Amino acid sequence: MNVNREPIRVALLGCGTVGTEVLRLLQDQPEEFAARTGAPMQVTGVAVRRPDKHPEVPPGLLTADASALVDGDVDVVVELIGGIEPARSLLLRALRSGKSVVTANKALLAEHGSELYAAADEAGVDIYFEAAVAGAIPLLRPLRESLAGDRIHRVMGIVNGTTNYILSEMDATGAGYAETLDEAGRLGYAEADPTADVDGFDAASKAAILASLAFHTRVTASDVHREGISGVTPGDLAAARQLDRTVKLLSICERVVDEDGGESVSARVHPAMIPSTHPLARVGDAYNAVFVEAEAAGELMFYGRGAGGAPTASAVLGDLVAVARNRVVGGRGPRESAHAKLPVQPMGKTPTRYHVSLDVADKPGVLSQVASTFTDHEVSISVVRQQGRGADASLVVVTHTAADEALRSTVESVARLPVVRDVVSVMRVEGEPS
Ligand SMILES: NC(=O)c1ccc[n+]([C@@H]2O[C@H](COP(=O)([O-])OP(=O)(O)OC[C@H]3O[C@@H](n4cnc5c(N)ncnc54)[C@H](O)[C@@H]3O)[C@@H](O)[C@H]2O)c1
Ligand SMILES: N[C@@H](CCO)C(=O)O
Ligand code: NA
Repeated sequence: MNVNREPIRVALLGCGTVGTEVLRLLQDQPEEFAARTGAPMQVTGVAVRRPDKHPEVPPGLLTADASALVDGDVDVVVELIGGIEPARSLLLRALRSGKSVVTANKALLAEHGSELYAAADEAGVDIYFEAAVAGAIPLLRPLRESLAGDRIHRVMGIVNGTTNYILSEMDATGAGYAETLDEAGRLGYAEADPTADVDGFDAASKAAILASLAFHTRVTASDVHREGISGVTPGDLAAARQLDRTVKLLSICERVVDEDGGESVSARVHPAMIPSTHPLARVGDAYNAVFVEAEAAGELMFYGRGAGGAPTASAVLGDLVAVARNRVVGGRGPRESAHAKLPVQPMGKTPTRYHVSLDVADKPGVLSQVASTFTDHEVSISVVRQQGRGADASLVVVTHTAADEALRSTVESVARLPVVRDVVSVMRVEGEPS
């Protein structure tokens, strides 16, 4: 390929955990990138909040004025600042002035993806964002391109590295919540505001992006039912272990078909118990893993590093090469595909299963009182197990599938029974036949 053409000029916005690695890898092997792209790649500037804090960046490149950098002579803007503003305004300006965009910003895409797609379309340029979901793992390109001819039924997985790290450490070593969260921040996994991780906002943004791509429907973060891990207790982890299960924070995007054939999308993030034998149960540390179930392809699994500077930079650079190559040879990457316009199903109507662990009085008839409360709510029981006697008496109930709101109100009624001393753990169950 002829690489004697004009360089592709790249503006880098943000040089933190991910940006630093992108810059390092770009500068490591310029000839390789030139050969893969068909033109040399030239970084024209690096915008950061505090230029005096970046001795690793050649000083001539540094600026605190991201707007001026975007407005300058550049072909591609790589956004690694994070958050909604000023990232949104900067990227709209870039796209509207004919610059292609690469971003890792899932929060922005999950809220304003359509606006960004529209701006890219009008200007005839690209927007790529592989790093936004599951870090290094090639997942969005397979959904946008490789599986574009198939019909996807379900996308389910672990897409937040920080919470997976915390849950894995708490389960394996009994480590405390706060100390593992601090360590996840130190390792570069956590968001600038780690409540985005632990309260499920990050995973919900990713679920919105995955559901949009899988079901050709606009799904935003506010459409996603969200529960984080701050409510997961050592009691939940112990209850899971007793049944040979483990607790993971799952993002689940499903195509739901009702009795009349009507279709809707369920997108949700919540902790769930899965069997210890399930492949997702073995995903530890900050690793991510995602299952895709498609009509013709069947089951696919994607696994790898979902967070951290270098893994995320790998995905950013893959996008950068693709975008630069499109500019060299002409042509564009995939655009928004939202033609299906499926409604989003409310969580209350979504079919789920519950595991309920109860601290109960050691009296005759407890089991039948609890069981009949489930029956009264038309919730069918799959497993019931009574353990211990006296002060240690406990009862575990695992239900069959029912509407989430029915399960929730059943647990409320059970909690009010005089024979129930405490509801020790309530957790949804996934990854096993219902
Ligand atoms: N860290 C990860 O593991 C990871 C993985 C996947 C995606 N992401 C996403 O990548 C993006 C960057 O994450 P990070 O962990 O590198 O963040 P970071 O906080 O380490 O870095 C942010 C950078 O942006 C700069 N910045 C902030 N405001 C700015 C402004 N107004 N103008 C110019 N520069 C500004 C900061 O100076 C810093 O260099 C986020 O969208 C994040 O969600 C991160
Ligand atoms: N904070 C995110 C970074 C990757 O998107 C995580 O822990 O998964
Ligand atoms: Na990815």
